Amino acid sequence: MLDINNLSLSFGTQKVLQKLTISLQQGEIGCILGPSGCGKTTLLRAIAGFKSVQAGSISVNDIIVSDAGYKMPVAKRKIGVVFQDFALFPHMNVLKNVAYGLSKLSKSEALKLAQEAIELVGLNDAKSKYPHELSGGQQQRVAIARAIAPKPDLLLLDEPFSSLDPDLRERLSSEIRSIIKQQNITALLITHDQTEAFAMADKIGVLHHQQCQQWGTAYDLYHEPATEFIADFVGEGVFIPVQVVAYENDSESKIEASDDKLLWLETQLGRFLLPQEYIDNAAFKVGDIAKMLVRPDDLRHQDESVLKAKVVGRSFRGAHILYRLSLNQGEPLLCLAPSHHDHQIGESFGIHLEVEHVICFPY
Ligand SMILES: Nc1ncnc2c1ncn2[C@@H]1O[C@H](COP(=O)(O)OP(=O)(O)OP(=O)(O)O)[C@@H](O)[C@H]1O
Repeated sequence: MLDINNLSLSFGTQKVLQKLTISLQQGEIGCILGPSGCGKTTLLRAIAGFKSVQAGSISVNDIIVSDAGYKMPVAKRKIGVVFQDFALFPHMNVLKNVAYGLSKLSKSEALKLAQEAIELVGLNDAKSKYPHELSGGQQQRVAIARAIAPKPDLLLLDEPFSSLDPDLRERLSSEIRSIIKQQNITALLITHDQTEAFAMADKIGVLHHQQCQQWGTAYDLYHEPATEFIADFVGEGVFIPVQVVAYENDSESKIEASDDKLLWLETQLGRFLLPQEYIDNAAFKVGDIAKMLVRPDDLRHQDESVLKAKVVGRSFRGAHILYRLSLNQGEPLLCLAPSHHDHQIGESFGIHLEVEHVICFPY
């Protein structure tokens, strides 16, 4: 439905994005995530038609809307945009704000579509109110109703919840996701808030160093990050050094991979025997030292473990406590433990690394 192919965007000699390729099926919600200045807004503006393209193409429903030699006018694109700052007209009530983009239709048709969109976002009782009479969340609902009222082919949302408080942001984002899904709208959202990306998106792309470093599900990004930057940027975790100490072909191994090469990985948390295929993203040879990603949920609290680590920091999160642990003076580790395992700073407890698959990067 949305196909972006080998897209490059720049301002004069400053390259912002290069060879970006992502796509969305009808009804999918995509999210572009990345640090400040990585080119999220520029990408959104190029899709909406406000920015020309230096190479590659953008297609919507198999029709090229932008390439290096062509830019379809914004008004012809059938793309709805929701901006960060709501951009509502202060002198118009909710109904008029929502109907504003429908002026090409007959008055009765415009009214019908505006009413439908207002109902969809749950503002039926507020349609005669003016923006200053609405809360931040309500104003953002108006902005969304206005963008979806013309039934666009594609909806673009530019950090739509960033000015709302965290509680409201979470509620509204999951509600807006339901509306988008229920209407089978294809949408692309940009944010620098990964919780929002995880809650909203079917597919997430992470921009860094002018590239989309990975385009996949939240699960892929968290558990199978393609680059060290994504491993670090998405979710929490630490890198610990590992050394590949031997290859073995051990058919007695509990790991059912007797045809595959096995690797011994030596770490500060013990020695692990793993089939090479479990090391998702790198090829290592004996003697190599690598960085292994350890997520807080990979490290289990285990009383009987002989491996004890000392609590150097803790953050209570309700159901869980996130511990910062020190082990043998090495780099601090993170461990997410159920909060009934309540340890204070300075105490020690047993830990065990659950190794299912391993993400390693070269040093
Ligand atoms: N109109 C412009 N003219 C020149 N350079 C620009 C223009 N707009 C953006 N840039 C530059 O392009 C780069 C990408 O900016 P962009 O606003 O797309 O980043 P972003 O990821 O949306 O950042 P943020 O999260 O801070 O909003 C930045 O280096 C910015 O300075």
